[in-house]
Amino acid sequence: MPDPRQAAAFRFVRAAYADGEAQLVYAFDGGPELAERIVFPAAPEVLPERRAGLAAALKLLHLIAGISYYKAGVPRRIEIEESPLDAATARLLDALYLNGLGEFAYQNKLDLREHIHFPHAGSHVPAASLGLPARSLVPVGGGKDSLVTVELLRQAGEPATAAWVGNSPLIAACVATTGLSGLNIQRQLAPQLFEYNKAGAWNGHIPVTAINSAILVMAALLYGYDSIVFSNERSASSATLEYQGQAVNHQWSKGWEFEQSLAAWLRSHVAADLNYCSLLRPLSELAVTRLFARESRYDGVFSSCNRNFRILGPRPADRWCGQCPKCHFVFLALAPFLPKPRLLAIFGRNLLDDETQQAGFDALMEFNGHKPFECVGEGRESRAAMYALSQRAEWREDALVARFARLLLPQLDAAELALEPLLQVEGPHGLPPRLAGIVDALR
Ligand SMILES: CC(=O)N[C@H]1[C@@H](OP(=O)(O)OP(=O)(O)OC[C@H]2O[C@@H](n3ccc(=O)[nH]c3=O)[C@H](O)[C@@H]2O)O[C@H](CO)[C@@H](O)[C@@H]1O[C@H](C)C(=O)N[C@@H](C)C(=O)N[C@@H](CCC(=O)O)C(=O)O
Ligand SMILES: Nc1ncnc2c1ncn2[C@@H]1O[C@H](COP(=O)(O)OP(=O)(O)OP(=O)(O)O)[C@@H](O)[C@H]1O
Repeated sequence: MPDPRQAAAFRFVRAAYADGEAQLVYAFDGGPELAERIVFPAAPEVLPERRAGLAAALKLLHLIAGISYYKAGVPRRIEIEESPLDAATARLLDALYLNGLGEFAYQNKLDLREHIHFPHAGSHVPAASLGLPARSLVPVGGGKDSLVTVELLRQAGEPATAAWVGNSPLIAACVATTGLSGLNIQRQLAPQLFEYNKAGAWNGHIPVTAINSAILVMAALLYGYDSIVFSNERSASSATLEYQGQAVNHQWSKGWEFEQSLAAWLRSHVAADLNYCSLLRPLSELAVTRLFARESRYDGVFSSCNRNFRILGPRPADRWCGQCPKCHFVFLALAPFLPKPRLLAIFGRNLLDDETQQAGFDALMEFNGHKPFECVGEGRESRAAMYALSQRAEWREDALVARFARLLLPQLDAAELALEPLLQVEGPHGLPPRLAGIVDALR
């Protein structure tokens, strides 16, 4: 098998859609074709007025999903073999590949600035409104955030379908618990990617939310939805660290910059009446956990622990591995808002009374370093949550809370530890008018 790290070019070979299946084909130089498949269940016949929009959505999906394969070799040349890109599309892709692979570049000590340049030559005709039905597709990831969105949409009477990509039984159980109709889209990566990985290709984090977004855009056009409503919070826009003068954000494709640029691109290239937005954008992680605490029906099914969502390799026997930054953060962020017995029942243990977890909680609070490369809140949110617990009788004697009060709190500015300011609903969002009222009511 040729080594992708020796390749001169990464090629976007072709993409096709027929009978509910999209096929996305790539190659390094003249090497084997790498074909990814996405299956949309019981997809209806494409309406004639949506054909052009669907073709643009398929092209976008091909370009975005290519990042999984491109990263294996990161060659300096990118070739688009079907119709050329216009300048706006190339800009969107340059930004996504450079920022979405920021953590990957940092971990592998690579500088991709000279590598990532999507060629462009064409122009495009602005997309028309397609008369898409006023209803929402809600991506569900198995964690707390999308379940908060589901409940807010339900209370507002918004017609919605819960959609998920992949075959996680945990997500399927969450969707079943929502009581909404569900749409499960299957995704099969090209098997050669795993062979490349085994043989030592470059590997690391990719902006998977961008891929899920592009898949859901296809779904919105196929099944007829005018809104794709993600659950990405304000905290997701904060960088993890700086590298080569650039902000590196593990959650870049969950951030506001990407949301805005993709939303604008979709209105101009796919459908003028398609909304791509996030209901939780004006909320911090702590504001989200406070809302999650209001509803207990998901306690026995949800998990934010990403180890559950591996395609290959072991998944935890419990829904919460109890060892990773997501488990640490969600435990800490829920603790101020949940009765302690309910939180301990969800996790099956008390992570804050376990001294072996000390380094994990210190990292969240950014003691001696940056926050972990994971989907966790800002350092100040973790510090404020820990401070709140240190003031409560039921928590303050637990080992890590007591240690915080004894050793770390004296080094902090008490004025920056209040929970209340972090719970404010504020900042920009891209919601259409019928959904904006939902977050306005939370202000
Ligand atoms: C579940 C997980 O965290 N996977 C990351 C992990 O992958 P690992 O090798 O342990 O196992 P698999 O998930 O089975 O993946 C096998 C290989 O497949 C490749 N791959 C997979 C999915 C995909 O969409 N593209 C791919 O290229 C990759 O080479 C895998 O090694 O470690 C990998 C290397 O660091 C990560 O790339 C895997 O991350 C998944 C793509 C993933 O779904 N991660 C999400 C849980 C995640 O990171 N979400 C972020 C969202 C950030 C964003 O901007 O979108 C978050 O929650 O913050
Ligand atoms: N497999 C998936 N299919 C569809 N959408 C997904 C999938 N995984 C994640 N998402 C969506 O991507 C966004 C980011 O995922 P993220 O993991 O932050 O959210 P979550 O799973 O709802 O909550 P948590 O932060 O507790 O894990 C959310 O809107 C989530 O619903």
